[in-house]
Amino acid sequence: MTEIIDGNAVAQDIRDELTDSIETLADDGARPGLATVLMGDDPASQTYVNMKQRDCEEVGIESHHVDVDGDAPPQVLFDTIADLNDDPEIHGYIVQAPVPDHVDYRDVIRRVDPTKDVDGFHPENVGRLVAGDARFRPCTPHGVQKLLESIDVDTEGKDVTIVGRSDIVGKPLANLLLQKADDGNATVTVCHSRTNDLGAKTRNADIVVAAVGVPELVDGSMLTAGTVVIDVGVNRVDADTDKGYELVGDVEFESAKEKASAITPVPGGVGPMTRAMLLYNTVKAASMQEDVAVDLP
Ligand SMILES: Nc1nc2c(c(=O)[nH]1)N[C@@H](CN(C=O)c1ccc(C(=O)N[C@@H](CCC(=O)O)C(=O)O)cc1)CN2
Repeated sequence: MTEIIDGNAVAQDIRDELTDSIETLADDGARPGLATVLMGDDPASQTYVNMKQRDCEEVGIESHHVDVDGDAPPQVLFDTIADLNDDPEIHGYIVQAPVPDHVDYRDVIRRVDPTKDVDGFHPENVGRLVAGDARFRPCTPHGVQKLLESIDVDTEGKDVTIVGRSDIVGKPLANLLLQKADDGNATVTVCHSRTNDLGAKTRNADIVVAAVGVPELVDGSMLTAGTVVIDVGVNRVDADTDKGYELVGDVEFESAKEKASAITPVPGGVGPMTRAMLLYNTVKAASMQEDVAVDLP
């Protein structure tokens, strides 16, 4: 029987556990504050930012939001970042990706105060992660690790194939799983658009993580029976629904489910975990900045 991994339930458990720590901080006059910045009007990004704000409300994190005109020069976004760096009520913030084409996301990220970089994307935080001393684990990779832990999958000695080499998911996840740590110690293969015989790499894996942004790229024929399948993709595909689209993962769910021992659905798999781990990083940022010790899940 294939286990369908319920990301909404695991994320809810994490939010519940964080709520106590948030109250501890608030009792000390240090209620955590998170800001989201959205440049432009990408509909999916607007959805994610709204959901992140709702999550904050649920757990008692003070949420702030800044919209930046999509046609504005990059300097307008950089000024917003400078203001957030200086604002003592903001313990962490994120600039929602993607940004418009005329802005280089790397120029954005290196302006973020690394102690407020709750996405974990700043070069200093990337370096710390690779060195095995992460300040903030990027939210989606950390969420994937928590999902594996939730179904008691030990990554030690496992062959993990990651499909996708993005800075947001593939690269940090590969580094985390490689580390000499309880939630690491895996043998990691990272595949991308120039990989030869992708199916051979995925069939060789105990765990496949698809994070490439191509709808249904990985199907059952590319899996060996018993593989754990984690689908990071959340692709909007045109469909005859009320919204005019449906959400589809990077994995062809029905055929993959026939082979997998456990699999995440889309929606309701990794997406909610990405948001939960953002709350986690925000609580961690507040705890470090305010020098108030709290328990983290
Ligand atoms: N600054 C960042 N930008 C982006 C990140 C990131 O981690 N930091 N990751 C992705 C998108 N992402 C985070 O913002 C994200 C994706 C999906 C979800 C989510 O909850 N998905 C739901 C379905 C939502 C829907 O109805 O559309 C699910 O899968 O169940 C949250 C966050 C790119 N940008």
